[in-house]
Parts: sequence; C-alpha cells; structure tokens
Amino acid sequence: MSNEKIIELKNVEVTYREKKTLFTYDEYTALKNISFDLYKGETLGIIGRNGAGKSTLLRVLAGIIKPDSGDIKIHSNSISLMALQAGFDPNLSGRQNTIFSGMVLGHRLSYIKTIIESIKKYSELNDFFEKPIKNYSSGMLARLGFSIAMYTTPEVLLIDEVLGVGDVTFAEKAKKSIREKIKSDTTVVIVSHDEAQLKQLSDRLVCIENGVVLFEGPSESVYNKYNLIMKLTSYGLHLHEYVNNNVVAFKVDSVNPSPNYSDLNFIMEEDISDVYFETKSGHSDKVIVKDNGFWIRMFHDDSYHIFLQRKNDNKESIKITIGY
Ligand SMILES: Nc1ncnc2c1ncn2[C@@H]1O[C@H](COP(=O)(O)OP(=O)(O)OP(=O)(O)O)[C@@H](O)[C@H]1O
Repeated sequence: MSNEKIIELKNVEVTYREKKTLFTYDEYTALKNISFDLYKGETLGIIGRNGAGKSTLLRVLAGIIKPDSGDIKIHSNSISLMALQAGFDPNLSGRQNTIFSGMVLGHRLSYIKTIIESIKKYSELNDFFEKPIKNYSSGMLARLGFSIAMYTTPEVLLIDEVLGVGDVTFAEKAKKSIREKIKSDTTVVIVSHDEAQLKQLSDRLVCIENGVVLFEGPSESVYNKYNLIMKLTSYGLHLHEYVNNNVVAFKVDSVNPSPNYSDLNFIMEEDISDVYFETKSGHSDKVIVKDNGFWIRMFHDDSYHIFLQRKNDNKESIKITIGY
C-alpha cells in the first residue's frame, strides 16, 4: 500500500428517487456524508448489515452513480466493478460481453483476443460462453464477471458479494485468485457478508450503517466494533453513538438478557483504567474494571452513555451511547 490516493470521497451523499405519481417521488438517502480515501495498492473491506449502503458505495466508487452532493475524485481510468449482473448486456453472449467489458476497461480488441480463451477456460462456462447470458444462472454470471476481472487486470477492483459464487471448487479458485490480486499492485475493495474472511483479506475496514461511516480503521478493531453492534442489536439494544479516535477495539463477550434489563460483558483490547456511565434518566456510577473487561447492567427503559478512560491517557475518553 502506498500513500498515493486513488479515490477520494468527501461528504458524499446519494439519494434514490422513484417516481410515485406524475409530480411526486419517493426518496431514500442511501449514503450520507461519506468521507474516506482509497490508497493505491490497499485492500479495503466494507462491512455493514443488509441495506446499509455497501453496494451503493461501490457503485459510487466505480463512477456508475454520481453523488447528489459532496465530492468524488477518481485518479484512475481502469476501475472494474465485479458484481452479480453488473454492466452486462443480457442479449449478448459470454464471449461478446467479455469483449465489451474489456474495451470498457480500455483494452484493445487485439489484446482481448489474446486473453479471451483463458477467460473462457477459467470461467468453466464451456459451451455456455457462446450463449446469450440471459440464459445464465446467477452463479454462471458471477463466474463470467469474475473471470473477466481476473484477466483484464483493472487498476482498481471492486468486488460485491461474489467471493462465494459458484460451486465449492470455483469459490476456492476465486478466493485464491483474489489473494494473488491482493498481493499484486491492484487496489481492491471488497463487500462481503463473510466477515471473518473480509477481516483476513483486508488491510483496513470501513463499517457502514444506515448510509453513514460508523467506524473506519485497522481490520481487527473495526471488526470487533461491528460485532459489538451485531450482538447488541440481536438483543434489541441499539448503539446510538460511538466517539473515539479509531484504534480502540472492544467486543461484547456475553449478554444475559432478562425482560427488564441486559447484563453486558465488555472485553477491551487495550488497557483501560476507568469506566463510568450516565443514563438518560440521570443515574450515574463507576464500573469496576477487571482484566480489561467489565460488566454493566442496562435497564431497558433507559439509554446509557458509557465513558472509557484509557490507562496512560488522561485526556482522552471513549464514549459509547447504547440503549433501547
Ligand atoms: N435503485 C434503488 N432505488 C431505490 N432504493 C434503492 C435502490 N438501490 C438500493 N436502494 C436502497 O438503498 C439502501 C442501500 O442499498 P444497498 O444495496 O447499497 O445496500 P447493501 O448494504 O449493499 O445491502 P445488502 O447487504 O443487502 O446487499 C437500501 O435501503 C435499498 O433498499
């Protein structure tokens, strides 16, 4: 990874508009105030639950969607979005779509002709490669998209949920190829629900929730915070706010819910000296920290501001706000 920025996003906002009646529209803001930079050669993972805005973000990075407001600077003319059914013409064959995709990526026809048989072989589509892709299954489409991206070597490869495509053998082959791309100069952005694998492959993770970047930073740290949200929400609790400086990781180790309260056990990755909380209803107290973990009892009719104080750092406290 270098210090050279390949894509820069500043306060990007995207709103989908669907016509309702002649004069009215349904609007949905899928991305709000998104700012981050993508660096040359890095592998960035994007995590977030269903509907968080991940695919929309990839489409913005690919230049397919223009932001409604904010700024995007793309310093590359070779970006490939690998997604199920991205940018293919359903009436053209696999071969014709391959040629078309290659040309969109800036390759000459003579060059595409030298790699097209390798793409066909890699895709394992055999005779289907010559047939219109409208007859393909979603796994076959993904295999075609994947194979094209592997051989046309874009400078930036955006991968949307296609790591586990096809049968087990193809999926394994695909993962191996991705690892090779990651080792090369290619800049890779991956969206996947296989979070453990995402953590393994990525240098950095961005976690989005409801269209905003919630956390961004080293994979392990972001992954742990994301797990925290998942765990809290699976028990009906909401994480309202999280304020820190990006490097602290913590997870909820166990939760014992009762009808009136949840006992939450937080485990911290680094040295904390103090924890105290305040509730919306005005209750506040100190919490005992032991082996970098602490329990907190959260009553369901309140929400909690939890302040974590790091050891050797008197100035900075981390604040999380959780509640129903
Ligand atoms: N073309 C569209 N028109 C209207 N709303 C859309 C459109 N595409 C996406 N959305 C909405 O925007 C939000 C973000 O969608 P997006 O596909 O980016 O989420 P995602 O994080 O990729 O989800 P998933 O993990 O389920 O694929 C969702 O609420 C979705 O319903």
